[in-house]
Amino acid sequence: MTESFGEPVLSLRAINKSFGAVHVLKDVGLDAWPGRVTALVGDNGAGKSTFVKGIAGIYSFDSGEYRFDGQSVHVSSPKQSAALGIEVVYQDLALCDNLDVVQNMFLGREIKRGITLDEVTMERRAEETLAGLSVRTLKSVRMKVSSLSGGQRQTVAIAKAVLWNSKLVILDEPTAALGVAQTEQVLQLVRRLADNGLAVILISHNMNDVLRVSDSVCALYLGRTAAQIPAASTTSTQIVELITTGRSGDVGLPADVAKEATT
Ligand SMILES: Nc1ncnc2c1ncn2[C@@H]1O[C@H](COP(=O)(O)OP(=O)(O)OP(=O)(O)O)[C@@H](O)[C@H]1O
Repeated sequence: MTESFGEPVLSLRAINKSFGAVHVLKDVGLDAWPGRVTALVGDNGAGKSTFVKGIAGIYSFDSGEYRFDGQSVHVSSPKQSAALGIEVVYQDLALCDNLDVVQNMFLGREIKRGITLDEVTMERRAEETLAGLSVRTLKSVRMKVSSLSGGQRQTVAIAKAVLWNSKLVILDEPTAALGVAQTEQVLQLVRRLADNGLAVILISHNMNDVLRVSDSVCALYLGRTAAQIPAASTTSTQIVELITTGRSGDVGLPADVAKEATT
């Protein structure tokens, strides 16, 4: 694991998860640091979604060590992960088209004054959050989400995630459905999240994106951690090698992974 980034806010070791007889995660580990983007990469079926759903408490891990903010924790519901400060932005974004940006950002967590909604405060906080992320592409926070572009929707979903004093934001393929210019905007936003002090985990299949914005890369191969390495000391060829074979010529791997990769 990468030592030079200081204390990780999230540290997972020897995580296992099975569905019936299917052993999906096998002694998986990962660290994520405040102010850093950690890319989680792996081929289809490598276990990324299962791992993230376990971090978010949608699934409970069967065994392993889950540490957050230096404490050993047990997370078995999304409510518990949210209480720790973990937010996940899933690919489908879960935004309501018929609601505006403010309504979406506060959906289910509306601010009230007495029995009425405090629209002024919610609007101000939505604007402050977007401004804090240097988002200038939205004309008004009162625009309906149905009228936004794919990149703007992704921006709203990310801003919604950071509105709640989150410490760790997990982004599931945030640029998958975007064109070149919108991908650029979202990647800049991902970097700014980390520059604002958040820990970010970025799931991506795009090696260019990964190397552009990440500080650390954790590669899963057949449900195991092939390696977690600093992005600065790796190349896209090495990452592709880790994803497709579980090994890379220049990266030392746990013996069991190396053995599995050759059999
Ligand atoms: N609920 C489940 N029951 C049984 N097997 C499951 C379940 N969820 C996932 N799996 C299996 O676990 C493995 C890992 O799946 P997972 O979705 O975590 O991979 P992934 O790396 O996110 O893939 P992708 O990039 O395609 O989303 C797959 O073989 C999948 O079939």
